Order: sequence, then structure tokens, then C-alpha cells
Amino acid sequence: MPQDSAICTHGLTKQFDRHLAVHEVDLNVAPGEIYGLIGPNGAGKTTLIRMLAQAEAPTRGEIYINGQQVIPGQRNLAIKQQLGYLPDNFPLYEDLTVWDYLDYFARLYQLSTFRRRQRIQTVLELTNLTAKRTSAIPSLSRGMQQRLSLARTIIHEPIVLLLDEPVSGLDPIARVQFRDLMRVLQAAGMTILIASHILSDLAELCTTIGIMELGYLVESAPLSELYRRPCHQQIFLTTLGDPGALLAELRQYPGVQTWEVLSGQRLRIHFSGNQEDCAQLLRSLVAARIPLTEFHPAPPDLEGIFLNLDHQQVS
Ligand SMILES: Nc1ncnc2c1ncn2[C@@H]1O[C@H](COP(=O)(O)OP(=O)(O)OP(=O)(O)O)[C@@H](O)[C@H]1O
Repeated sequence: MPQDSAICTHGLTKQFDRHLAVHEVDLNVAPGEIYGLIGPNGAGKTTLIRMLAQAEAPTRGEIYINGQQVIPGQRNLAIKQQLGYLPDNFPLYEDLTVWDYLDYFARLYQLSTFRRRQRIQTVLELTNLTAKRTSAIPSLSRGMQQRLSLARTIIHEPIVLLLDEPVSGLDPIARVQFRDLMRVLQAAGMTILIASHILSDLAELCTTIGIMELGYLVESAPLSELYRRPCHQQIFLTTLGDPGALLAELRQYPGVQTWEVLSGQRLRIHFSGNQEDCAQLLRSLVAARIPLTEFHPAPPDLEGIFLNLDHQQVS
């Protein structure tokens, strides 16, 4: 239901000439969620986000933000006020200082002088840039510039954030800082939609993942549900007894696809199944009186799950 969702679309479609960039997308993002949108180049992520941000007019379909419908052809100012949009590669104005840059955007949102000052201080603190408030933008590191872009995105106190590739080009430390900031914003009550190619970042951050391919939203599921789905994983096993007996048992088990002897009594197997199947394998080996001293499934990562869903690799 649109009323219960922070972001909701029905049949959202964008056609450029004869090319369908986004096709009949029904998206639902619950309030307070961090929703990760992944998909290969050209899948339609940017076009979808641009339509949500009202930077691109849909060919057809409906968009609701916090239950309010975006009316085509109108300015929808009340909805825009609730949205913070960070486009891919948005330019920073190089001749400004950090403070002046934020002040410029606060004025665009018509904040009063008092409110502007208050908000700039708040977003500088949130993005850990207070010490840089008088610095010229070109003197900032790439990670700081990205934080400044985020500060601009939230200057008007939006409640829904739309972030397109916000961590591209950032080093690992800056990515950790970005994730921390996202959690602070989520705790402050924001709903956040992030498009990214970096699956590991999304895996640590997002509660729900949407997968786009060729303009279609082909998956949209809580991360916990994706992790429960059958997937390829590795399991490390060590036996005290004859490895031949362990191998004989493993060969009979349908989920065991390949195996490799790592040292005399230690094996690594590739196993296809969910956590329940894994537990069943362990029960079978114990029932067959194999003296195991190690049974260690390496947890599947998001990339493994993604590939297992027969989608293309995205990073
Ligand atoms: N203004 C436009 N005119 C014509 N075609 C466009 C336009 N914008 C996007 N497209 C096409 O729509 C499709 C989806 O592009 P989009 O940028 O939304 O994908 P994406 O998933 O964000 O890709 P990437 O991960 O590379 O940023 C692509 O085939 C692209 O070429």
C-alpha cells in the first residue's frame, strides 16, 4: 500500500525513443529502511532513481513518496522537500568554501537566516566536516568531498534519501565512514535508497536488496531472506578417522558438488543448499559415525547469492 511505504511505485516505466530503460517497476521501500539497488551497467538504476527524484519524467506509472502521489507535470514542492537526492557525479562548485557551498543550497531551499546557520552546523557535524568549514572545496580529499555532497543532500532535512553510487571512487576508510553516516541518518528516521555496484558495502548496510536487470526489478527481498535461499557455499571438514570413509559419505550426498583434500584429514567441499540442508548434512555424517572435529560452513556472501540467482555479476 502506498500509505505504508516511504517509496512506492506502480508500473513505473521510462522509454527513451525505442529503448525501455525502466520497465513496469513496482517498488516498495518501507519507512526507515536502507534499500540497496544493484544491477549491471545499463540496468536502469539511475533512470529509476532520477524518476523518484523527479529529475526525469516517467513515460507511465505512478510514484508515491510517504503516501503522497507525485503528480506528473506539476512541481510537487511538498514532496521535493521530503527528498534528498545525491546524483552520480554531481559537481561541487570549486570556487566556494565548504560553508558557502552549503549556504548556497540552504538558500535554494529558502531556509531562513537563523535556520540556515543551524542546519549548516548540524550537517557539518553529522558529516564530520566542522573543522573544514572555511576550507576551499578543492583542498578537500575525495572522501571529504563526498561527505560534503551528502551534507548538501540533507541540508533541508529530507526524510527520504536517494543516493546514486555514493561510494564509487572512495577508499576503504572513507567507505567505512560513509556506512557509519548512513546508520546515523537511518537512526534519525530517514529512509535511504542506495544504488551501488559495490555489493559488500550494501551487504553490510542494507536491510532489503532490489536487483535490476534490463530495466526490470527482478528481485526485491530482505537480505535475511536472500541469505536463507539455497546457494553455493564452501564447507571445511576435518575427520579424526579415515578420510576415505568421509569421502564415501560425501559422494552420496546430493548437495555436495566437488571436494578437495586440503591436508591428510582436512577437506573443503562445495555445497549447494541453504542452512537447513547444511545442518542435515552434518546430521548425516554424525549418524554415519564419522569422527568429525571440524564442520565449518563459510557463510555465503551477497555476491555469491547474487551470482547464484543466475543474474549477471555487477562488480
Ligand atoms: N537520456 C537518455 N537517453 C537515451 N537513453 C538513455 C538515457 N538515459 C539512460 N539511457 C539508457 O537507459 C538504460 C539504463 O541506463 P541507466 O543509466 O539508468 O542504467 P544504470 O543501471 O544506472 O547503469 P550504470 O550502473 O552504468 O550507471 C541504458 O541503456 C542507457 O543507455
